Amino acid sequence: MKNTEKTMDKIVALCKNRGFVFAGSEIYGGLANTWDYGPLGVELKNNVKKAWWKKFVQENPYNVGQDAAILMNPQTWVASGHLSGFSDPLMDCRECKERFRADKLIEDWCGENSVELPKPIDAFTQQEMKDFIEEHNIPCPSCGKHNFTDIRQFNLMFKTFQGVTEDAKNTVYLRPETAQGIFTNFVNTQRTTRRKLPFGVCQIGKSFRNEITPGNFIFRVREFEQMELEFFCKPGTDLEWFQYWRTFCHNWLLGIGLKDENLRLRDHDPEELCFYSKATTDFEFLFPFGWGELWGVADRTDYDLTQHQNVSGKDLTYFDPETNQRYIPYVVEPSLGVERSVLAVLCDAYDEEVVGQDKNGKDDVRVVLRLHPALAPYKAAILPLSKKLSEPAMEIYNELCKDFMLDFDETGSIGKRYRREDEIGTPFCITVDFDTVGDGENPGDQCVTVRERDSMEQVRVPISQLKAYLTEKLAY
Ligand SMILES: Nc1ncnc2c1ncn2[C@@H]1O[C@H](COP(=O)(O)OP(=O)(O)OP(=O)(O)O)[C@@H](O)[C@H]1O
Repeated sequence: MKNTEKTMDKIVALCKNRGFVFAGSEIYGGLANTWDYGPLGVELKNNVKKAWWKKFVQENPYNVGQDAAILMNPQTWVASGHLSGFSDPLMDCRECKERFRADKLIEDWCGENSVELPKPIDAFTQQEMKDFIEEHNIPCPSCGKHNFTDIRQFNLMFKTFQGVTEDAKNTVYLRPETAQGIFTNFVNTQRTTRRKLPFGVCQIGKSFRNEITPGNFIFRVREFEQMELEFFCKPGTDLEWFQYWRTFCHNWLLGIGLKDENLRLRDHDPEELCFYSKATTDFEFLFPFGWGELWGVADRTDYDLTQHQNVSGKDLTYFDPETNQRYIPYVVEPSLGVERSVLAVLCDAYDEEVVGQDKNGKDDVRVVLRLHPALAPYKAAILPLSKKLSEPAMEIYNELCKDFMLDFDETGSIGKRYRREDEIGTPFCITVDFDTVGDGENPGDQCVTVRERDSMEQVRVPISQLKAYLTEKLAY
């Protein structure tokens, strides 16, 4: 019997070996927890972003898109509160010099020792965290000693300089979230689209956080992408819209194939809520290393726009033609990480299936990524049964690649090639054989064998109908 348990090691190995994710700057020994996306990874990542954009922008009657600059006027971060408050509680072990996030240290220790926290960790003050660590005698996870420094706040924003002089006046920050570029453009977007409330603005882009303890593969990284929606609505209607987006986001995750049993919607307790938020739900996914936040959905009230109005001195109110009043809209924000979505999708889709026994009686296990077809890097693989059939197979490839991302593989036995495609989640294998093309006088049946990844069922499809066949099967 082989061990068919789903582990992070197996998923990381598959990602590395098949060209989904490589360690960043590997030839120089890497750079702590940076990752590069290879030929398959970039397709998967783009497909996740496309699926989000399609449902949140293209098909959504309320929302529009935008793409703001990463570097923003530093006043942005004064207004948003990031300069003064975007920090993590940092603590060093005096013995081994390892650095930790106090909140994560407590959470991990409680998880390992089945200790229930009296309240969510985000509701702890700095002093309460220190007391908790002392009362429970929590040891350093690296060296096991009990000699921590005091907790201090560490700002997570990356700093750099704009222009030639490196002084405070020229300090700029790599944005730690994409949202602020939506708030600062609120008036521009509303004016140019002539939208009435409610409406939303979506953005996908890079964000940077100088995380103290990045880790768990691509789960927590310092450079990542976010898919954010800021949904502007009339004050008083915000909680209804919060529920609407909470359900919408849940359905989107189910729609890209995540299993509901691997999802948990965790509503924040009143004491855990940020002071400006009326409601927040963390969508958590059951990764092989445990539950982790995937998506944060929050009712942010009028906090952000009010802050920007105060700091910039510009009028950011909305004129409501129905009531003839001006007011600052309320905001509901669903904020989702691209890398975490990719990781969730990979973990959810990874499967090992015993499909028989080999001649020694050992289990024959096929690894299959049961990706939603819309997310799969390759939609189909064109496989000539023999190298003699490469030319007609290539003709099919050249025609279909205008509409679909395809693989072409002519090496190895057909069984091995099927397995290779299963392992990278290709939903369809299209085999060109001698019956397809015939020989001499015999024109062949001009059909190919289409094998479906999950069921492994095979059907014969005329070449002329392949495009329509795939279009129907891949619809999203
Ligand atoms: N360091 C990171 N690496 C990858 N994705 C991230 C990171 N930080 C945040 N995200 C993604 O952006 C989303 C919204 O960011 P938000 O500020 O709500 O995260 P957060 O609550 O700070 O996350 P965490 O508690 O895990 O640090 C998260 O749900 C996550 O998907």
